[in-house]
Amino acid sequence: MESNECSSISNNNIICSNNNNNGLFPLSMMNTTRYYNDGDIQFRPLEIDDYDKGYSALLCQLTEAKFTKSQYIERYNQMKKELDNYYVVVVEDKSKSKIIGTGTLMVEKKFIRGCALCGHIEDIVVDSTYRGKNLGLKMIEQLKYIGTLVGCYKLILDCDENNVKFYEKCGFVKKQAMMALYLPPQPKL
Ligand SMILES: CC(=O)SCCNC(=O)CCNC(=O)[C@H](O)C(C)(C)COP(=O)(O)OP(=O)(O)OC[C@H]1O[C@@H](n2cnc3c(N)ncnc32)[C@H](O)[C@@H]1OP(=O)(O)O
Repeated sequence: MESNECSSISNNNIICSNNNNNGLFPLSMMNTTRYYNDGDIQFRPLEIDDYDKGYSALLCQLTEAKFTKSQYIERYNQMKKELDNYYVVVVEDKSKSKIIGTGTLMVEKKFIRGCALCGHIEDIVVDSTYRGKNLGLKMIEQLKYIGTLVGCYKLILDCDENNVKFYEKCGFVKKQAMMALYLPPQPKL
């Protein structure tokens, strides 16, 4: 399939291949992985220039997420060394050069179940002015698609009670309980 040639998948969503190798995505998967693309609204891997397109501000709509451009570049380059572990997808409104959505698939390598891969869905957020347009749903579909390509046997996530219905609409079911322990900050090694 040529770059940007579209093909339909379930629910009539349109996805396009993306062979831009500047993004946070393994080169080996670049030419075969397809992304939702609807006019100016484009899904793609996170790129190093996305800090300037409002990536930090978008994450601040999810939680405390203020970081400088140099912190962003340092973390981006760390992730780039572990391309099999991190699949950070963003949605850009090309008409505004603005990042309006993001979501991450983190792939955990396990010993159990025949050294299986477990996918963790993390840091899903859609800009408040773009909510209710199925972009969150499409982001989860995109991550499910990548998780399937990578070979994850399941996808799991933690969320607030008020987002349970959203994830149920995305096909997830409630299981067990979420627990957390926050550790005291330590000086950097
Ligand atoms: C693992 C994690 O990262 S959990 C963190 C989740 N992120 C946040 O809480 C950040 C703030 N919230 C957001 O960014 C967004 O509201 C999201 C990501 C939760 C949803 O994104 P949206 O683009 O608005 O959702 P989308 O339009 O795709 O909704 C799909 C369906 O779910 C429904 N839905 C969306 N959010 C909710 C909700 N909180 N409660 C109930 N239903 C919901 C929609 O009504 C829609 O239903 P429909 O198909 O019957 O019309």
